[in-house]
Amino acid sequence: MLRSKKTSLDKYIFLAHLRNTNTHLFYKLTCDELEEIAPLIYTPTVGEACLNYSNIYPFLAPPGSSDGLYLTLNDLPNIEEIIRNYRPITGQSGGFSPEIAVISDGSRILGLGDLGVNGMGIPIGKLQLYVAGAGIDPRKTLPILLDLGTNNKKYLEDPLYVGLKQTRPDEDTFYSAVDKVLAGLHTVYPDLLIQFEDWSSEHAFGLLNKYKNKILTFNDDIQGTGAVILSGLMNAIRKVESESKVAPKDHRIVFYGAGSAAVGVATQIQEYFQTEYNMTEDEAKKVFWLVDSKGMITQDRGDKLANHKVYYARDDNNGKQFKELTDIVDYVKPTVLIGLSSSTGAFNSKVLSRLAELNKQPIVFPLSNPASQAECTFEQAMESTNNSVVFASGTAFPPYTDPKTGEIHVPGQGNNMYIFPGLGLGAVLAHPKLISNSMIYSAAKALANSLTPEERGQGWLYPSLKRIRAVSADVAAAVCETACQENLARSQIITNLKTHDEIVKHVTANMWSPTQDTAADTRQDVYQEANS
Ligand SMILES: NC(=O)C1=CN([C@@H]2O[C@H](COP(=O)(O)OP(=O)(O)OC[C@H]3O[C@@H](n4cnc5c(N)ncnc54)[C@H](OP(=O)(O)O)[C@@H]3O)[C@@H](O)[C@H]2O)C=CC1
Ligand SMILES: CC(=O)C(=O)O
Ligand SMILES: [Mg+2]
Repeated sequence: MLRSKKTSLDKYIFLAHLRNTNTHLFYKLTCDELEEIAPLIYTPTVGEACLNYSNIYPFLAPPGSSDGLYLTLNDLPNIEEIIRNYRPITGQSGGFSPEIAVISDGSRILGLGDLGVNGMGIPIGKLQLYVAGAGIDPRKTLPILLDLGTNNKKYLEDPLYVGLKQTRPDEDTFYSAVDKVLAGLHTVYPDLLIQFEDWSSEHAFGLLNKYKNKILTFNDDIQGTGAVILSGLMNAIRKVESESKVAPKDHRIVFYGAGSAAVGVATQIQEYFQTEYNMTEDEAKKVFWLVDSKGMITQDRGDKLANHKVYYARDDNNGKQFKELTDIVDYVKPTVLIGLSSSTGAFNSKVLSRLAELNKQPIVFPLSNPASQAECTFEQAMESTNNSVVFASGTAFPPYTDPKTGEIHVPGQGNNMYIFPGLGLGAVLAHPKLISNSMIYSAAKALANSLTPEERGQGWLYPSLKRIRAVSADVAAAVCETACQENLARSQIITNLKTHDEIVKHVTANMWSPTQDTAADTRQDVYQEANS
């Protein structure tokens, strides 16, 4: 049935309907065929679904119900009651006790900008990957869209737009609204892990700094992306060290894009250089050159830099300022080029071929999502570098067949979907007070070390998606072990486990599976109730 649907969006709608009517079958299919289904429930198709969310909304969930919790500014006076009353379609007849919530305000959905309430596809998509990738029980997931309005003119004028038709509020109203929502969530569900997803950068950093040491939370775009890209880069650095003799300390990394994702990734990589290669903070910081829409970020550029850009602003540019990427490449001579700019095609053939002149094996990660926003495709990267590129992208690109030799090259996918499911499962099981930087760092290392000898032999930077549950078990175990070492774990069961193998076994045994959960598909009665 799925394969008979002609367009990706039709497939997305079909899968949403299946999930809401026969959850076990949906997850059996998703777990068995994740490589085919991930691009439908997640990037790139989820981007298209979000752009059209208000139009397809009636076809996703049964009439009279919704597949996530929508909260608006108007709900704040009754927030606890509204949270308490919410029942998911994919819920059960009894109580609802979610373990993980993914919350967005729709202000920066993938690289597509402010989509307002239409961004709900993202929390829903992420939580499906928690289930498929790490075995979180689907009945314990809570997608939330905090509707604070939108500054997207198109949606404000669209009669079918399902969100609040007002522009976004001022900073005080914003932070106070988030405060009230988080307080409401914790009053009703005290142990809930809250993942922030796809918030505009300034707010993403503002909220992370405000809550990271107070509640069980993380920001996936800053920390999840930081961990997953560090992991791929560790393997890329090992590869070019052994094949091209580039010493790790000699890397120079240009970030094209300087938002939440880029700064999150730079922060993680910096920790790696300081921890593993004994570089000082100042030496490690100097590995990076960040570029935003105005050019290379320097202290003397003359504009007021956003807070999150200040730390990496260069002070060694001798007054020189650069706007064009080709000029920046000539000036920095980078060994690594990372794209987190949502700027389609920015890594053009001139940039890529120059990188190949400078490096035997240039490392190029065009990470923007969905594929329509990527800085280059795998094919372009291979052709412009004479196949020498070490590559990973945010959305999966198809394999490249060399026209001369017929050899097939498989690209890496550097997407936070390799990290957040395992990180979340580890946090649910170890039940720490908060998610620490060390937990994120150990998750990245666990992912980098999770490749099999065969995967490494093929030159891959990330493991096969087919093994995602085993990989998530490694990531979750690393998070649990770090939580114990830091005395943050509050689960007696986890703290009593002695060895790594015992922890991996425990983590694996606690993964929900659509075939082992033999209870009848309890969604049917809820579905019928909603229909009536
Ligand atoms: N692969 C993965 O797992 C992940 C991928 N992403 C993707 O990364 C992208 C960025 O996300 P995020 O950092 O949160 O978004 P932001 O909007 O915060 O950041 C985008 C950055 O790109 C810069 N930029 C925009 N246009 C250009 C241009 N023409 N030249 C140079 N820089 C430019 C912006 O500059 P300025 O600051 O001047 O506006 C800004 O610094 C998105 O596409 C997102 O989908 C995000 C998370 C995970
Ligand atoms: C993958 C992801 O989280 C993003 O593109 O925002
Ligand atoms: Mg995101």
